Amino acid sequence: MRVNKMDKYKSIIIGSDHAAYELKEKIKAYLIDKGYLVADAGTQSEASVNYVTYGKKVAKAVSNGQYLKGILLCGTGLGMSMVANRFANVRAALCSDIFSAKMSRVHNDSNILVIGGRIVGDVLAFELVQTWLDTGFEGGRHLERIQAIDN
Ligand SMILES: O=C(CO)[C@H](O)[C@H](O)[C@H](O)COP(=O)(O)O
Repeated sequence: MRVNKMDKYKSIIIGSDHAAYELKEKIKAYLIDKGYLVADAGTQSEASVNYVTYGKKVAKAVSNGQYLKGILLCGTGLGMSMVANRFANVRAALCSDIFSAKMSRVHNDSNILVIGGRIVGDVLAFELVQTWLDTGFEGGRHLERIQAIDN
């Protein structure tokens, strides 16, 4: 799962548990179609697994700077959010509406988007992903605030 510098900005790591495996596969295909290099941290089937395993893999890769952005999915998105936000430098945002997805980038510089596969339908999921990827961080007063999270 190593990426060179040039590819880094168009690379993303994605992971899910069994509850959102199908949606993960659809989002992966969507991203590849848009020209992204997608690293799949698993899971690879609908067989029951522990979301913590996959949440940790993605969060670790974002935390250590190997990937700038990640996407995590589970049934509700709650478990994945709890896991990911334990990692330094990770700002994981659980979103099920477009405004939150947008503001999680503008004000929070979120670097992991979390989606609940048992909550959000395919079309909304694609829109959440696209909005999140297309939106930049505003910086300014928000920079000091996000820095205070890790300090
Ligand atoms: O957030 C979660 C865990 O806290 C997720 O929704 C999981 O996908 C969910 O708990 C899995 O449930 P299952 O009954 O084992 O399929």
